[in-house]
Amino acid sequence: MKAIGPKLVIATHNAGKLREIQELLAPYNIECVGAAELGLPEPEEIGNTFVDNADLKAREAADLAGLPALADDSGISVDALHGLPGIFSARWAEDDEGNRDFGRAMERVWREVEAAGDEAGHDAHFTCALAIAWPDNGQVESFEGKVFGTLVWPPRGDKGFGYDPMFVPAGHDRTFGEFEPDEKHAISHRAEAFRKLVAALG
Ligand SMILES: O=c1nc[nH]c2c1ncn2[C@H]1C[C@H](O)[C@@H](COP(=O)(O)OP(=O)(O)OP(=O)(O)O)O1
Ligand SMILES: [Mg+2]
Repeated sequence: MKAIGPKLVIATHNAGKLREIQELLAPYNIECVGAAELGLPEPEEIGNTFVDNADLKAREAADLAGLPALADDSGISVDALHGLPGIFSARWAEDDEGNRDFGRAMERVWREVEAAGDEAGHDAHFTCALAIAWPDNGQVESFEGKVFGTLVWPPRGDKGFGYDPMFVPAGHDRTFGEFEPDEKHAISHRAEAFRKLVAALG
């Protein structure tokens, strides 16, 4: 992927995402630097879609760093909750001081799913928008991936991050929290978006 080398900003402040994106990029020999490592600010996510938010995070990082930047906006959408928390997935984990607790966020999701009643079901999907922006010409390209499955309670596994412990992908019986990294990359929303990016830029 010459178009994005030799040095790429991974424009996320989420350690779980940073690890997964580095794992996905590992075969490509691209030097990566995280947004936190560069001291970049966390932009306000004012977009109404995953793609809009990924674009604005990539754009801002590329402009500030003067390097190509890859951003990720993602979340879990629950059918019984009409697609929530969706783009608000990180915000559902925050308290008034902005500290995140995904145990509490998962409890809220489960409580609201139960309140929606049995007919509403437990179907959910993750979406990931990856956006890459270049510093000089304003160019930005985005790619989206999804993975469908069901929610379970109680949460299981500590191998992933975020909502992984309550999500069982379709056709499996373990949660993403119980998946090894390579197993998650075989089917995840993030890996699908990444494959589209590679196909477009590779
Ligand atoms: O594979 C995943 N497995 C579990 N949970 C996930 C996943 N992918 C996104 N999620 C959830 C948690 C995350 O906090 C939120 C994204 O929110 P989102 O604003 O895109 O990311 P963030 O604020 O954590 O980091 P940043 O904006 O700096 O990239 O959705
Ligand atoms: Mg965010």
